[in-house]
Amino acid sequence: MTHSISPSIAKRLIVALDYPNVEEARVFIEHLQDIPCTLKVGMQLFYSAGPDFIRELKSKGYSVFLDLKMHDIPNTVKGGANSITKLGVDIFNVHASGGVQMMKAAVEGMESALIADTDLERPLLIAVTQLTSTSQQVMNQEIGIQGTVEDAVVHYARLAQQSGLGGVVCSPLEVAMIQQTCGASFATITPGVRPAGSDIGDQTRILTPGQAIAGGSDYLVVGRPITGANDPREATQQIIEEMSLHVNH
Ligand SMILES: O=C(O)c1cc(=O)[nH]c(=O)n1[C@@H]1O[C@H](COP(=O)(O)O)[C@@H](O)[C@H]1O
Repeated sequence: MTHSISPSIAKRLIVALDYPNVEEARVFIEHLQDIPCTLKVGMQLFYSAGPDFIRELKSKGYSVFLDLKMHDIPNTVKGGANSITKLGVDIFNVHASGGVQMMKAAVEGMESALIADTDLERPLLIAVTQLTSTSQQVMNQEIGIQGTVEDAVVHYARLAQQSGLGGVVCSPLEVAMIQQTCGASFATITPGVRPAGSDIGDQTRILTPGQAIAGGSDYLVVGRPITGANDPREATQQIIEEMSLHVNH
């Protein structure tokens, strides 16, 4: 099948490189040649591959989301954000449940790296709200947070905005409520995306790529539906095509 790819839409697809080592990640990236999507390196790959692999992806021209979901005392997160910013990543994250002081410390760490090296581009610093694998029942009965998931997510989004962050990670189901509360320029990055008929796995709060982009998600994060596909390139192209058909902005 032939596909025409819009670079601006492709960039809004973040492919999760959830691989155990650099070798497997490199083999996978070969499938994506000339597709200008964003790549996400999470803890599995980063703890094995380290910062050099981030530099390698940047030297190949990719936009990179370093997903280490920092959650620690403010001083430690400040240092972590400083080191991550120096790597030149485009997006990185902390957990909103760390609170305002912690998130402000992340901003400070990022800012001081940007002041020290004016060649660095300002990354988009975002906060994870409620993980997209968490159901209403688990949040209420196991984690012990009362109320609806939507209310908890919007509360975290408010805290992130108040702390000076640029957006949040949430389910595409919560994007409209976040935009109403925080405004359309506050970025929403949404995992919990499943093409119709694909395996849900451990995700619980999901929508299809078309529904997610139509609902206003700024970026869609997709891992296993692409990395586990028989033809990862075709799976990537199909998702970008579905996004192109439903995009509003
Ligand atoms: O921060 C994230 O990227 C993230 C937050 C969240 O709430 N849910 C979530 O699934 N993710 C990440 O998004 C990716 C989703 O992968 P798949 O479920 O395989 O599509 C994984 O790499 C997760 O670590």
